[in-house]
Amino acid sequence: MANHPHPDRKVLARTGAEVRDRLAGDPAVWRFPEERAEVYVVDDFLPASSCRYLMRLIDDVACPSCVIDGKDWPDYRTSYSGDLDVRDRCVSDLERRISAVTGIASERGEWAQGQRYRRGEFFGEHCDWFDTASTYWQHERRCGGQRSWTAMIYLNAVEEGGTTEFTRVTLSVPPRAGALLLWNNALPDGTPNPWTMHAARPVLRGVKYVVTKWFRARPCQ
Ligand SMILES: O=C(O)CCC(=O)C(=O)O
Ligand SMILES: [Fe+2]
Repeated sequence: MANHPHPDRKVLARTGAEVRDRLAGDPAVWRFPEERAEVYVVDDFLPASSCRYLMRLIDDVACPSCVIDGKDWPDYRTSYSGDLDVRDRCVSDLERRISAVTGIASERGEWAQGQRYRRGEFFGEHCDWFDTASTYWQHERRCGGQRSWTAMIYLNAVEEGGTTEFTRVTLSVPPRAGALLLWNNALPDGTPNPWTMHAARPVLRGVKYVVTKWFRARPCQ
C-alpha cells in the first residue's frame, strides 16, 4: 500500500459520496456554484454566545502556528493557534454540530484547532490534503491517513481582509460570525483535489478567529 500514490482513495471516494448526499438533502446547506471544488456554507451554524466563548478560549491556548515541514516554510502561516479540548462543553457541542451536518464521526477528525489572525497575519496558499511522497506522510498514514473534508467555522466578522480565498477557482469567502465553511479535499474518485488550493488573506483591520476541524480517511484520535 505504501507504494500506492493514493493510499486512501477508496475510502475517500466513499466518504465523499456519503457527505455529498447528506449535504444535498439539508436545506440549511448551500453549495458554491463551482464544479471543480466542492465547497459549501452554512450560515448561522453556531450561536453568538458560543462564538464569543470560543474566541476567549482561543486567546487562552493560542501559540504561534506551525505548518507540517515548518522549517522549510518560514513566514507561511503567521497566525496563532491551539488545539481545543473536547472535554470543554462548548467544544464538544461544536464537534457534535459538525458531525450532525457532515455525518462524519468526530473521531475521524483531528482535534479541532482554534486560530487567531491579528492585523497583517495570514496563512499562505496551500491544500489541506497531505503530500504522500513527503517524509511526514510516514507518520500521518499511521494516524488517520489522508485528510478528507475540512470544516471551518468563522467566529467573528472581520472589519477588513481575512477572506478565505480558493485561489485556483474564483471563490473568495468573507468571514461571517457563526458561519460554517465546508469543503471536500478529494475529488469524487478519492484522489486529492488540486482545485481546493486556498489561502487566508491578511487581516487588514480587526482580528479574525476561526475553528478548523480536519477530517481523515480513518479514525485518528
Ligand atoms: O483561516 C482561513 O480562512 C483558512 C484556514 C485554513 O486554511 C486551514 O485552517 O486549513
Ligand atoms: Fe487550509
